[in-house]
Amino acid sequence: MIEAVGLTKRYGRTVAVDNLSFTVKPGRVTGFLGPNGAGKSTTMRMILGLDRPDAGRVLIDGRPYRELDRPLRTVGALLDAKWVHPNRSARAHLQWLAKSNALPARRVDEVLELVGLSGVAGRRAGGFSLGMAQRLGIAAALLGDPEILLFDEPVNGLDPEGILWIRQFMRRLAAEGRTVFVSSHLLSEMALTAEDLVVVGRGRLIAQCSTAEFVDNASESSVRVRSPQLDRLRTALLHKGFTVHTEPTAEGNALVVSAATSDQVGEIAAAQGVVLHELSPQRGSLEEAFMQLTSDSVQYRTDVSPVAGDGAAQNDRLVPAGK
Ligand SMILES: Nc1ncnc2c1ncn2[C@@H]1O[C@H](COP(=O)(O)OP(=O)(O)OP(=O)(O)O)[C@@H](O)[C@H]1O
Repeated sequence: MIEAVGLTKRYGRTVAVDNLSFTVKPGRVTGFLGPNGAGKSTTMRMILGLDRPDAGRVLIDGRPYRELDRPLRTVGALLDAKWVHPNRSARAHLQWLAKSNALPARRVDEVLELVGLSGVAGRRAGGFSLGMAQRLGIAAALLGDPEILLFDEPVNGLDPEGILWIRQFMRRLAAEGRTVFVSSHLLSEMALTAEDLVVVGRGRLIAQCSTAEFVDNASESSVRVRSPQLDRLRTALLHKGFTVHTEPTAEGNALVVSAATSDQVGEIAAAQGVVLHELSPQRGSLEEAFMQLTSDSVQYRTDVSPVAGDGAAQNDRLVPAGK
């Protein structure tokens, strides 16, 4: 269990983490989501005692990291997969880590096996692909067989096979009862991997809930409906106060009814004797929910503005949000 209470970190005038409180429970994969610069890495560093909070505290099983008797047996972390001596073999890297942390040498071969690197254990880690380097980083995090695992953007830059492997591996670690806390800006990825979410923007907590709740609460549900009597249906829906727009489809026009349930639309159609060919609830995506909730919190956003001297040209530039 990880508990952050009023966690705050400033770098000069930048408030990287701002009065952040959340809880990460065991037996689940919890996603840590936020736009760039939202304070995810800073928070992870504070959990691991690598950065000191200016205010508040973060506890691991009730104690600050610095007070843990055997930290690597309690918490394992993958912060940067490239943190490895390039000329050392994967096995030598893990042996060095095990030795310097008083962990049993036999654990090295166990974790190499767990992450599927036994066959390349003698190869130079510097020659590893990103996917292999991530596996090595995960092996290092697992050396002390910890109950709590932190992964900072573990699928960044991986191919689909590598992403699938990490996703399944995290679920497996959580199914073993471990606490798995994983940061990502890949929302669709988190929708597939994480059961719970801690969502941050500009260092502040935006939401802490299950992934399903987050999508349900943050995104508006709508209903798509097709009918041979579309005009009659549209008139009836507008009369009832619904917002409706027309959407061309391969099968002809459909209506999309905002903030409605399929029950409501179906009953209005029945009352009018309108035949339906389709009545499908549309759930908002995690991406939509995320954009809606964090739109005020992104530190930088892309603004499209004309380039000086060329009125027709458009230029992407980064501007502070809210300007
Ligand atoms: N060592 C540092 N010195 C100064 N400012 C820092 C430092 N580390 C982080 N920051 C600033 O703190 C804020 C939060 O950064 P952080 O890296 O924690 O965010 P993040 O959510 O992990 O972002 P990203 O997804 O881009 O890695 C940013 O404004 C960043 O520029």
